[in-house]
Amino acid sequence: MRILLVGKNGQVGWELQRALAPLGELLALGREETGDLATTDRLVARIRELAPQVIVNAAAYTAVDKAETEVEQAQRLNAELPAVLAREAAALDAWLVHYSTDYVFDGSGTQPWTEEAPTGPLSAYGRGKLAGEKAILASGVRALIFRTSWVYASRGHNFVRTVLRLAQERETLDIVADQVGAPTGADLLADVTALALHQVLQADAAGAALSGIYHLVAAGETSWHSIARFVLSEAERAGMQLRVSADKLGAIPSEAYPTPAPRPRNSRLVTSKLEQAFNVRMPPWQSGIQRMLHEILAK
Ligand SMILES: NC(=O)C1=CN([C@@H]2O[C@H](COP(=O)(O)OP(=O)(O)OC[C@H]3O[C@@H](n4cnc5c(N)ncnc54)[C@H](OP(=O)(O)O)[C@@H]3O)[C@@H](O)[C@H]2O)C=CC1
Ligand SMILES: Cc1cn([C@H]2C[C@H](O)[C@@H](COP(=O)(O)OP(=O)(O)O[C@H]3O[C@@H](C)C(=O)[C@@H](O)[C@H]3O)O2)c(=O)[nH]c1=O
Ligand SMILES: [Mg+2]
Repeated sequence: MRILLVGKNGQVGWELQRALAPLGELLALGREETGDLATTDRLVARIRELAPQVIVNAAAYTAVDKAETEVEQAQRLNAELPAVLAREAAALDAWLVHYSTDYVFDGSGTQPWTEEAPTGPLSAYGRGKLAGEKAILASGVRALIFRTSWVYASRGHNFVRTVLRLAQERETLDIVADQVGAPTGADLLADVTALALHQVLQADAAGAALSGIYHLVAAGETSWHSIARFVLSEAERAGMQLRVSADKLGAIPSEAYPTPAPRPRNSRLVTSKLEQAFNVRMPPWQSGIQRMLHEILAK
């Protein structure tokens, strides 16, 4: 089994290097090897040369606000790259594993979104990611598309690390409390990806029936404000010196924190399709955050 991982140095890519290694011969590529993936010639040549049975795409344009002005670059990474990977994987009769986002939804209502629920992205990032999903589905390739949300890891750019830094630097800190969803660890994402991939590969031809979109997020729901409060109280308990303590953290509505890209209010995702298809259970979001904090605070 030969697996080609693209985007090996991102939050998810890094964890995939660990989680996919036992499944076969893992070839992991980062920007050093592929160059800027706005142009895919080099990557395509590598894919054709290596002829993997699985391509895993962890590369994406994830700067949500910047995507509003760098629309072209974001579109290339989030829509065109997946289309090219789908075409190449289909030609090799390989599986494609890809990640998408809660930001494909408009965030209306309070009901959790199923995989079939109507999409309606509010941002250029969300529109690009949705176009990526659609290109993969239209190609006919066998694919696992995992829609996840609010990804964090002990390395890389993420909300948890930003909050810890701001609470050390600032006198006050206000965080939006009316956007609801679930923070999901890159480690959990990578581990569930490996479990699911193992099952579709073991199933041989029958595995094709498992091809499709799956929501993959930690269990429970919370707001960005509640996550931040949880993070700060855990950090304080561990003896970290903060200028903004957990009980001083401000809770604000989205209107009080204007950003170039609007974020969905309702990012709740139903995970039962994934849990039933692959016989897994999503752990509560708190456990992953606690574990990540232990890792960070030990340093
Ligand atoms: N982060 C999140 O909160 C969420 C992420 N997702 C999705 O999960 C997937 C993984 O995200 P995550 O690991 O957090 O993302 P990161 O931003 O941590 O990593 C993205 C990776 O893509 C690479 N990359 C970006 N632009 C280029 C480029 N022009 N050329 C070459 N490589 C490039 C980066 O390389 P380099 O390090 O060299 O820049 C990096 O390794 C993505 O599909 C994302 O849309 C879904 C929901 C939430
Ligand atoms: C830093 C900060 C953020 N916020 C708000 C803004 C936003 O609504 C929320 C989270 O901010 P961020 O900019 O970290 O989040 P954002 O970059 O929008 O995170 C998203 O990234 C992409 C890649 C995804 O796919 C999504 O699932 C989601 O994880 O917190 C505050 O209210 N106060 C603050 O001081
Ligand atoms: Mg961000």
